[in-house]
Amino acid sequence: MKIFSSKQLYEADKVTIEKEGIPSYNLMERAGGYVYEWMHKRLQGQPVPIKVFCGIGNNGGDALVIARLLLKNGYNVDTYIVDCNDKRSTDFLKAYEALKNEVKKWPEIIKGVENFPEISPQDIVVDGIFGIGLNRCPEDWVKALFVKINESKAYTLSIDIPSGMYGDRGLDKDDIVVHSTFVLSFMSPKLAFFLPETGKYINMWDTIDIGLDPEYLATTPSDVKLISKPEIQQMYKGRSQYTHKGMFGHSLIIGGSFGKMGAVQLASKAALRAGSGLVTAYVPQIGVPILQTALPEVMVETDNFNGKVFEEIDFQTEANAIAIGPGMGTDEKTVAAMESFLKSQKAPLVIDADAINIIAKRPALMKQVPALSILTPHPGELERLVGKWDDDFDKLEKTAKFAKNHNVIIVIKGAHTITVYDMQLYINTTGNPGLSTAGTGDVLTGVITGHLAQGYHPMEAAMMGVYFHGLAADVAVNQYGIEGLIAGDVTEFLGRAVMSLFEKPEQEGAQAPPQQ
Ligand SMILES: NC(=O)C1=CN([C@@H]2O[C@H](COP(=O)(O)OP(=O)(O)OC[C@H]3O[C@@H](n4cnc5c(N)ncnc54)[C@H](O)[C@@H]3O)[C@@H](O)[C@H]2O)[C@@H](O)CC1
Ligand SMILES: [K+]
Repeated sequence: MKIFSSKQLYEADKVTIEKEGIPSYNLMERAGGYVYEWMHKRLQGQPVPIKVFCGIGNNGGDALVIARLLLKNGYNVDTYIVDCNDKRSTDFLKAYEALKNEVKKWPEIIKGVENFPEISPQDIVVDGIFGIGLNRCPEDWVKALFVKINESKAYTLSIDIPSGMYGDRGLDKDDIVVHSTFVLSFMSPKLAFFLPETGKYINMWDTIDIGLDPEYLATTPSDVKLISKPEIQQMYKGRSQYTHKGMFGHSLIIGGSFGKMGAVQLASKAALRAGSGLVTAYVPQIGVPILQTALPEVMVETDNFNGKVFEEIDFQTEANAIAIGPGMGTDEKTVAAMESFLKSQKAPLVIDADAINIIAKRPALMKQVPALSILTPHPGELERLVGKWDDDFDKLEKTAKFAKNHNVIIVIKGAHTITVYDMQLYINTTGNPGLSTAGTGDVLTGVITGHLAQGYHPMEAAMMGVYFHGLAADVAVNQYGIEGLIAGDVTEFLGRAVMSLFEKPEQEGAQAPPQQ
């Protein structure tokens, strides 16, 4: 699914109005009408108190349409105009007129803190104060209203985007955002929904199709895409009956040091469960009995030194995909071994953990990293690699430029893991907080490597690896719970995650939201 920028959404609006030859106000009626239907389907006429807060732009206009339709259909509604700006939009004024003409209960005007209504936890708040047109920090009294809404603990339905959040940029220090129970976003979710600093203000979201020009939407490229089941189904190759293990690649996992051999075990087993035909672990001598005991399916190679860490990386295995880093440590001898290893490599590698830290400390090493290698940093490792960032949007820009300059793929691990390549962002939709536990990064490295070994393009391997890793965790929490989940559980449910690609939705016609 494409994620459009605010600029593109305004353009889509314009194109639709021109092509259909309709007044722009029709789109507001459509948008408000669909939100009303969404609410009516769930509320079924219940007399629950609804407080609709409208700004003075088109987001406010949408909210006025919603308020009018709710009132006309007998709902218990109080409407408030948050009078934060003299420049009311033309369509807002039309929506205001329509409301005044059609219902008796007119909106109250809020000009400051003294006009705030009481909001109870039993109320439903419709948040239509600001949409994607917010372009500066709201005045203090408007922010005080946001705080009041947030402190009320009322169910809060935000229209298009939570008020106070910008569509295409991060928050400033003093910004305050409405905490949304649910966001109904027009046409496309916004990038801000998936970034840690802003996404935390959203509980759930869904999109509403307001019928913008299909041709514009289909032909306009977007730099940001959401990766969910349909995208993964398209990449998945499956297997024919006449296959043997040699057809599914050989993964080599290089890593481990004294006390951290588990990282290699986790990655190696995950590569097998991801479908790699063969897996070899390359570990320091001390790790050989550990690996051979723990994982009978995995072959083991080691260096010629009797050490607790690597002193050289030199192997016989003819691997189709190589991962380096899990549990490897950053001992000087290991650093030297990794430097000469990198020089000898031409095919894309999977680079994780300590291997990233080693590169971050010696930026010149990036020149030795083969094109299309996949780097999988967590936030701390990413910062060591690309430098400090001001906010999440700045982080994405810095990462995208770094990836472009070095022709590599970067997987930014987090609540919504984002795969970055060639200035494009691919946002994953699976996973849960249970993944915040030791070793899940090693499992991810294994899953990506397992896909790379099977012949998937590095971009596909990265996206499929991230998707299945998150999905396996989603299945696993049903058994172990969020806190109880450990990294090895994710590996055990990888097969189940792949199988779910072929499951039909439970209810005919029901569409699971891409993310909740
Ligand atoms: N194609 C679409 O996506 C459609 C979008 N519509 C709605 O239109 C919205 C965008 O409307 P607008 O562009 O009017 O923007 P907003 O409704 O977000 O309103 C912002 C208005 O307030 C002003 N403003 C910005 N920051 C301010 C601040 N801090 N304090 C006071 N005033 C401030 C802006 O100049 C603008 O006029 C969308 O979010 C959506 O709700 C719908 O009406 C119809 C179709
Ligand atoms: K809003």
